[in-house]
Amino acid sequence: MANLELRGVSKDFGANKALRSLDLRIEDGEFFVLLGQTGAGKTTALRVFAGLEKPNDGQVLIDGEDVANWTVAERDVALVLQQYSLYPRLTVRGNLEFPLRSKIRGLNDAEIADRVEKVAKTLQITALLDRKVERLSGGEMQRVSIGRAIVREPRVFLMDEPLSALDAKLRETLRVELKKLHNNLGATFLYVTHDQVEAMSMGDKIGVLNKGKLVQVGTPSEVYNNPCNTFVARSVGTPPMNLVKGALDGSTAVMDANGFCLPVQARNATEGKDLLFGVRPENLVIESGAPVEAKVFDIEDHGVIKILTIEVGANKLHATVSAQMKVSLDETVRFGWKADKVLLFDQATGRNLAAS
Ligand SMILES: Nc1ncnc2c1ncn2[C@@H]1O[C@H](COP(=O)(O)OP(=O)(O)OP(=O)(O)O)[C@@H](O)[C@H]1O
Repeated sequence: MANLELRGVSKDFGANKALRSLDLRIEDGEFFVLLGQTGAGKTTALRVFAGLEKPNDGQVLIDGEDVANWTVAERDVALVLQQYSLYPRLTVRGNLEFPLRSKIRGLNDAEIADRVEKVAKTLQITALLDRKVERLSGGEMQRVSIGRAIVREPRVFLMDEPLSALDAKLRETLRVELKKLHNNLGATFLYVTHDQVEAMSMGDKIGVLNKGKLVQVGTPSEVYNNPCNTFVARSVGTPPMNLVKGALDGSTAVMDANGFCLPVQARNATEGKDLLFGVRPENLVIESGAPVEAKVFDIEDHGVIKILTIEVGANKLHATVSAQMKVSLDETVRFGWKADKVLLFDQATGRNLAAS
């Protein structure tokens, strides 16, 4: 087990700045998810920790030690990638044994067999041990890839979108399994993904990365409920936070042209500033006595909930409602919002005005 740290790490590929003076700290035993869009620098950050990429600037520390001169092997980290890096002609057992056969490890056959059995049991692949890898399904292969990482008992797991090639159902199953695995092993996990559902459901902490810089670090609920800016507000949550342009008049939000007025609990906001009012879809309230009229533009039925898109003036807003609610397209409805759940962002900078 180990903690990981990047201090002021920059990595350029020619004119392309993949990481820009990135500071990142991952505590011992933490499941840390680095969330970012394509090209944000996630894989580069992972490869820098693994020793596969040399930073142009800054320090990489494992357990407080600068590892600049450590080889990949000395860093004792395991990489799990989106593409399964398995030997197709070998059996599952052969693949799991492979990393343990290295002379440096000095393990005898009985010890190797014992480790392989244990890992197979953890990942529920015992029945597959003697099957050739080329005969496995995608989900089974990814389990074996994870197994090959675990069997080495590394200090750190670095996972690069390991579930993204799998179908939705399998992704969900393996999400739960990976979390359980993390709890059982107590190892440090750095998991990178562009999938905010994965980030929210798996991470002890989420770091939101944008253009090689960390925008916010927090628990899933901190990042969801109090995004530090509109970039994070848009990156986390499905559907994303509603963001509506307007200004404050006392404790009333007055929306731009063709908009509406609703109360807010204003704290640090400056009167007269151009604002964005941010409200999550579950904090819009659709009921007959509500103050503002809107038209139903779209309805998505998700079984337990419905997601409505409602149109008011020039704005389209998302609202999450109960599946039991009777509502039809083009219907006129009335809505309000939970005044204490509205966030205020500076329109010019995108900054959350309540965040310090
Ligand atoms: N070997 C390389 N040579 C040139 N440019 C690279 C190289 N590796 C990464 N880059 C560039 O660095 C930036 C960050 O890439 P990186 O792969 O780290 O992003 P990412 O967040 O992992 O994206 P994705 O989700 O698409 O994998 C991108 O603009 C990418 O094109």
